[in-house]
Amino acid sequence: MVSEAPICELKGVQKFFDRGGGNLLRVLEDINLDIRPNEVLCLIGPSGCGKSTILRIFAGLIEASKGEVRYHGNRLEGLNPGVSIVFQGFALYPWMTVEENVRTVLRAKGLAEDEVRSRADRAITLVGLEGFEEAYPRELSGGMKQRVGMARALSVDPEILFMDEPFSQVDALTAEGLRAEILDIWVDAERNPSSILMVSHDIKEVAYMADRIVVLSANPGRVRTIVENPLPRPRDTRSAEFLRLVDQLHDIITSAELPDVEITAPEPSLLSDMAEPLPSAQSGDILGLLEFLETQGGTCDLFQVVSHTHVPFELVLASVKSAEMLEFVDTPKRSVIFTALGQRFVRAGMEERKQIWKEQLLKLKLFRVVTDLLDMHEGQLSREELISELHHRLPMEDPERTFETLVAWGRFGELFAYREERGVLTPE
Ligand SMILES: Nc1ncnc2c1ncn2[C@@H]1O[C@H](COP(=O)(O)OP(=O)(O)OP(=O)(O)O)[C@@H](O)[C@H]1O
Repeated sequence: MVSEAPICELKGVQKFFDRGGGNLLRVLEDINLDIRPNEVLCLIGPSGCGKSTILRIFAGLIEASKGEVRYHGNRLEGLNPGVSIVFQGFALYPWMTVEENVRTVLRAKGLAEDEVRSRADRAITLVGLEGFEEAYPRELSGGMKQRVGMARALSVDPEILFMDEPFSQVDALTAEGLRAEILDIWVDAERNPSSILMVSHDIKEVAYMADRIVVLSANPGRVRTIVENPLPRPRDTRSAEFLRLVDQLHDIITSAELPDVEITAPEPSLLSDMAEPLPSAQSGDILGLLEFLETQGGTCDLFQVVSHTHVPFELVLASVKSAEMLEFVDTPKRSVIFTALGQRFVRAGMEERKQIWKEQLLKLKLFRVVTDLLDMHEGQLSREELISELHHRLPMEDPERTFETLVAWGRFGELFAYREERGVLTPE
């Protein structure tokens, strides 16, 4: 792509979120990243690695805790004037028609009413919503709602279009069409949007859309690598080159998330308070993975699971990590293989499964800590107490997310139960 000065830059950016009570969550560490003219830049990485936070810092919606954000070489103060955002959840005003939803954004920019009308009409035509000007959001499909979101973002003629998982709430076929249309608009545009920054969970989507793919790792979020996408446009998602790139991206993410090398344990004294992070997979996801593995004779390739089950890659990865933690599978390279225990577990009846699950949970420090705490607190632990404990034990993790996984795994193993209405955890 054209090598000109970047439009936006992050230099040595760090981000902490205040979790209250003096607890800081370190979300981003030393991020150096630029958005160049005429490119599509995509961010991909595990849930919680800070993709949306990077997008929001670039947009000026939130401030970096350390480091610098630049727009055309100048330090960014407040909102980024070159950016317009398409959000995942559409973010439309339900009481306004399509046309009014677009116009209202333009009015907020202080444009004269003639200009508001003509720009709104142009944007509505651009995204193929002609004839739906008077419709209300409730009358539209998910794909059409996202077209309104796109029209709103494009109507202000942004230099960079930001999209935060824009197609995750529309069906696969519609998403495919919208991706191609956005690229058509970007390619056709004489000037704007010059560039696109997109956050995605979907490896095929980034391989299709991006010129450069930023792979992030988590805890805290860091740029693991940036992959240049050499494939010419328009891209054929069934071509051998495309599938090779997808495979390469899968490999990069898998080697980061499921490393084959044994990680040397830190000194016990440093470890004394720490616990192991829990991957964000529900017991049902893990069971689904194990049952699929059983149909494959107890061994399969990680990507076979994704293509056969249509479960998103990230969730498959989290389920595999969880199953490995519970000693149900081994994961040499890209393979997933039953352990003897995993096989026994999947073939067992429900009662025995729960028993095995419980025994495995109690091998994990976090679950031992929680059961000990329950003993010490006479069988009752409030949500706040537990969240604060999780913060202490897993300072790099999102405690709310860990709380949810912990409760769900504990419930399945009948180890403890969470009484939502009272906000307390009790033994089962
Ligand atoms: N305003 C906030 N206050 C406190 N914590 C936050 C805030 N915004 C994000 N976080 C936390 O920062 C971390 C990174 O969040 P972010 O949404 O940027 O990640 P992500 O990679 O986009 O995740 P996902 O793929 O799940 O959307 C998460 O642990 C999240 O809970």
